[in-house]
Amino acid sequence: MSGAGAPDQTPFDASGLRVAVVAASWHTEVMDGLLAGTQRALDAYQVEDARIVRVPGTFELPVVALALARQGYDAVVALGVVIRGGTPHFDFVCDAATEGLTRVTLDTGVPVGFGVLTCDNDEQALDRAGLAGSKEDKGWEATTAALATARTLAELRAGAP
Ligand SMILES: Nc1c(NC[C@H](O)[C@H](O)[C@H](O)CO)[nH]c(=O)[nH]c1=O
Ligand SMILES: CC(=O)[C@@H](O)COP(=O)(O)O
Repeated sequence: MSGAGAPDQTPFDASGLRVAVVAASWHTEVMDGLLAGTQRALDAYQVEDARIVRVPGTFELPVVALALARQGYDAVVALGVVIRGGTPHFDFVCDAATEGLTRVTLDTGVPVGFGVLTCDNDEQALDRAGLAGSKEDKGWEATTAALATARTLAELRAGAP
């Protein structure tokens, strides 16, 4: 299940991949939706032993994603929910997480599934997390993208054309 425009990734046997999930803890109901979508994807791709690590907030995602990538995981999925308030704080948290996770993936060569919701209100967040009857599922999207990229990188390292 994917959002508007997202590619439908066809599940493959990813049981040989070491996968870690780092998940923030703000907005628990929405986070539970993201984690459920992530678990649906892990199940579809036959990943049975994914490690799940929790952090306080989205700002803390990059530092733990970096540690996981350095520990040898083939793919890391980063999940967070940021909902705009009344100050520019939203922008700083979102920018820091985006830049930080980008640095992690480029510096380590480990795919990081970007499952960070950056929403103007609760309704958008619930929808993007696949809740309230939504067809969106950012947890599925982030996880499948990370797994597919990890497979592609493994094929390239093996000399695939
Ligand atoms: N407002 C949200 C935050 N803010 C907290 C930061 O992520 C961080 O934990 C804090 O600044 C301490 O370093 N985090 C979210 O994940 N979502 C929000 O809406
Ligand atoms: C995105 C946030 O950090 C948010 O909770 C901040 O709300 P506010 O800007 O009203 O302090």
